[in-house]
Amino acid sequence: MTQPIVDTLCVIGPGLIGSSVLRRARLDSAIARETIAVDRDEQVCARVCELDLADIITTDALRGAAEADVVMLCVPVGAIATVAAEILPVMKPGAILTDVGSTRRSVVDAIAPHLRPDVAYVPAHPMAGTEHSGPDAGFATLFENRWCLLTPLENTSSKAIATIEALWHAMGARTRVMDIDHHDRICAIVSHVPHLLAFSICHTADTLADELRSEVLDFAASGFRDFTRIAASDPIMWRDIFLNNREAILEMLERFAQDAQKMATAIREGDEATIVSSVERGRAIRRSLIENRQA
Ligand SMILES: NC(=O)c1ccc[n+]([C@@H]2O[C@H](COP(=O)([O-])OP(=O)(O)OC[C@H]3O[C@@H](n4cnc5c(N)ncnc54)[C@H](O)[C@@H]3O)[C@@H](O)[C@H]2O)c1
Ligand SMILES: O=C(O)C(=O)C[C@]1(C(=O)O)C=C[C@@H](O)C=C1
Repeated sequence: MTQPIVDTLCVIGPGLIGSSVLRRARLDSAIARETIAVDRDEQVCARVCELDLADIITTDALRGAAEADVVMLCVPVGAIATVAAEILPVMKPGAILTDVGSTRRSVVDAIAPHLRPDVAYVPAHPMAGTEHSGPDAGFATLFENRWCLLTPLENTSSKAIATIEALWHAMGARTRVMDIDHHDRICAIVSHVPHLLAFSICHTADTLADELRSEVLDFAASGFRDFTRIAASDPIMWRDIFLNNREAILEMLERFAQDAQKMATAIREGDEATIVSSVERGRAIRRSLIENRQA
């Protein structure tokens, strides 16, 4: 029998992302020989137990981390560095620390002072998810054909990077290694600002409904529904993302505001050509997403 990619895999935070990893590992014994799930919330642990998602389930992060060859942090961005600092001292020499955080620079900088020379840190970010959270929301095919972006540090060993890439390939994902700040700028425009807009337009429509004493939201048809699916996402997760990728998000929001202003001007001035060319560009981008199997 061939060796699994990881002997013991510990997932800390078996919510949407962590439970999807564990579900995939349950289906494919080539991923890990043994799995451990750690959550600080006893109810989450009880549910992970009912769903039979891991071999060992505990609220004790130190116990889970001490036994693992790979520890994957799947907690909100704002908790990643705190949990890393807590568990790094007990990790096995030669083990790998990885995570799935949606933002990179502030997390990597906060973890750096706690790193050990004998434990590799391989930050990774699966570009896959849904608007739902918790262990019930996960599913084994979540990462199928999705990108997972790895942002290793300069001194991260190529062996550790290869192990984490193999892990994500086994979960069905494609991987790309990229620079930390580049990652944060890309995710600001493709993920963070779109969420900001979805939250904001819901707010605007709701305020308008109050002001007009009208049923604005009752008539929200498929355009509003499709545009705002992601507004149902978890508030803590998004608070942490917005505060941890502040500069890139503000930069992209400013660029978006300038483009929206150009459209406003075109509408005001009856500039048909600018309006049509903007819609055509949007259509082309949307079509290329479908061709790239990302929509
Ligand atoms: N949801 C997405 O679409 C998505 C996609 C890619 C990456 N991410 C990232 O993945 C991470 C997890 O997101 P999710 O949607 O799976 O969240 P989730 O809310 O579904 O699960 C997070 C889990 O972490 C646990 N937790 C929180 N703090 C903890 C701590 N200190 N110790 C142990 N457990 C703790 C919570 O109890 C919860 O069970 C976040 O960093 C997020 O930015 C999310
Ligand atoms: O599909 C969704 O619901 C998501 O929000 C997933 C999504 C995204 O914006 O694409 C959200 C945050 C991530 O870090 C990665 C993926």
